[in-house]
Parts: sequence; structure tokens; C-alpha cells
Amino acid sequence: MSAVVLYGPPTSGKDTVTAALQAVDPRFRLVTKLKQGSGRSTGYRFVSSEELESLRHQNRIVVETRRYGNVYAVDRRSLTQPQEHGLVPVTHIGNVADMRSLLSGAPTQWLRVLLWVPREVCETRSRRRGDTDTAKRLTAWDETSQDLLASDLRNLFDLVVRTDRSDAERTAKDIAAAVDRPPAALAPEDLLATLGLEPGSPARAHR
Ligand SMILES: Nc1ncnc2c1ncn2[C@@H]1O[C@H](COP(=O)(O)OP(=O)(O)OP(=O)(O)O)[C@@H](O)[C@H]1O
Repeated sequence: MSAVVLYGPPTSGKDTVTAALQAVDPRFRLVTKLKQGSGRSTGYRFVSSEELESLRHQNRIVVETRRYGNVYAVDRRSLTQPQEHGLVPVTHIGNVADMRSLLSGAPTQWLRVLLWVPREVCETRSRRRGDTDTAKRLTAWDETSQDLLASDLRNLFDLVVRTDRSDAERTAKDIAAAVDRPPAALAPEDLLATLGLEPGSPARAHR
């Protein structure tokens, strides 16, 4: 039984790498999250507040996030059911606190992957893919780097990939290999050095 969680700032490639994973290995399946509210539906199943409340009562909600007036949640069954059929669920997460909830809420062998791009690459990619809210994406990039710097990173990530240095297919193959042969968790100082977030680095100036 195994599952993959991808953590990373906007444009780090969570969607692109998930698609590449599905292309290199049909075992990988993107988890459909629950959403209560309005807006984009791609990748979500809309639920009413009553249904969400009922799932909470059944202890099915592993992690729940409130953002922009919406509620986003992960149903435990969306993680366990694919695994019962030999599939590997892939989910995306936006902050360390939610990641810890996810990891403790669904006992499984998680491969915990950090995808990263420097801020300037985030800006370029965001403009290139046609975002109309690049400034918001950059704010979210800043929040992600602050989240990492403020969090206890011990035993949190197994794999870190700088997607500005690795194409999506290579990244997907590395993740697929790591699912089959889990690596040791990364040391926090090595992780921050790979991200360019170590003390004195320019990325810190954006805080
Ligand atoms: N090596 C690479 N790996 C992944 N994506 C890449 C790479 N090189 C360029 N890209 C481009 O960067 C963009 C990444 O966007 P994507 O939506 O996959 O990221 P995301 O992490 O899901 O972002 P968001 O959180 O904003 O939805 C895409 O336009 C993709 O084509």
C-alpha cells in the first residue's frame, strides 16, 4: 500500500508531474478532493455543507482547508480505495500543517515529495501559462517558502526535485522509482540548501 503527496509552490509542477506520472505508470491516480463552495471544479467533487458535515461525523475527513470562502477536504476513502485495487493515489498539499494531518490521518506508506522552483521561474512560468493572477501566485510562493522556513522539516520529505532542473518525465520516473524503493528522509539542512533557502540566500529577502 503506498501513496504520493506532492507539496510545492505554484508552478512547481504538481499538476504537470501528476500527468507525467500517469503517463509513465498507470498505477498513479490523482485524488479527487472535495470542495464546498464555488469556482473551479476541475479536480474536485462539489459537496454540500450537509454532506461534508456527515463525512466529518463518519471520521472520513483527513484534512480540511478553508481558502477564498471555500472548504477543500480529502476523504479518507479517496486514499484507501485506490490502494485496495493496487493503485497509487497522488494528492497535492499546500502547507506543512495540512501535510502532517494528511500523513497522520491515513496510515499508509507515503512517498513525500517536495517540488520546487525559484521565485523568478515561478513568475516566468505563471506568465507563460497565461495566469491572470501572477502577483497572487508570487504571494503564494512567498507563503510556501515561509511555511518551509518556519516548520519542523525533520522526517517530512523523502524526495525533493527542482523542476527547473528536471523535466516532467524525468521527475515522474524518479518518483515512480522512489515509490518502489523508498529513500531515507531528507535532512532539513540538505533540503533548504537544495531549495536555495539556506540562511543568507536571496530567497529569504522576500519574507
Ligand atoms: N520541468 C518541468 N516540470 C514541470 N512543469 C514544467 C516544467 N517545465 C515547465 N513547466 C511548466 O510549468 C508549469 C507548471 O504548472 P503546474 O500547473 O503543473 O504547477 P502546479 O504546481 O500544479 O501549480 P499551481 O499550484 O499554481 O496549480 C506548466 O505550465 C508546465 O508546462
